[in-house]
Amino acid sequence: MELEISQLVDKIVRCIPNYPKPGINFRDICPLLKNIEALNKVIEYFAGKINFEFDYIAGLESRGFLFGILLSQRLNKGFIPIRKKNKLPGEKISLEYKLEYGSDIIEIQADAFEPGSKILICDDLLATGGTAVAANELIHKAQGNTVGYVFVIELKDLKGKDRFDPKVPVIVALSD
Ligand SMILES: O=P(O)(O)OC[C@H]1O[C@H](OP(=O)(O)OP(=O)(O)O)[C@H](O)[C@@H]1O
Ligand SMILES: Nc1ncnc2[nH]cnc12
Repeated sequence: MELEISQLVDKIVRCIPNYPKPGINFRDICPLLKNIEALNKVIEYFAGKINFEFDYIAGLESRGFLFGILLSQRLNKGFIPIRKKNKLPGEKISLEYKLEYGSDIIEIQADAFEPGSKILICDDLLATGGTAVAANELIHKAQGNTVGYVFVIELKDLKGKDRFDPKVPVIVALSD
């Protein structure tokens, strides 16, 4: 199953060289979104791999919303968006994090979950891990606990996973 799903994702996700900048080999998930059979298989794969309790799925803007919402419906759990700055209404908790050049801010609504909630972070792709590490910190700042990560693709050479707590499970469909 693992090999099957990784081969499937590898076959369908398209690589666009030098996008959005020279030297970046962009993984385009649009063909996967269009292929409903493959998309269902990816969501089923994740559902089968999640063998721990959690309360909510937090999706990372924007591509993390696509897979996160499907998984939340499949597992009958609520979905919480983690958004880039100034996109959420009401009281928010924010976190500034470093990028390759400069910094960015992500936010969550202050009442998004009850203190102590167990959160599963979902995104389409793990590269350097900067976004997912920041999301984990934001969840902690909001008094939640990250209990797992789900990614469609991991770019393993960038070693993003090494930045996570090794006790927290990481589920990936394709490690490339
Ligand atoms: O592991 P990292 O090095 O942090 O990179 C991974 C992040 O980069 C991409 O998002 P992007 O910021 O391009 O936003 P988008 O989903 O809105 O396109 C991707 O969807 C992840 O969120
Ligand atoms: N190589 C890549 N392809 C698609 N999304 C990305 N986000 C960060 N790196 C990426």
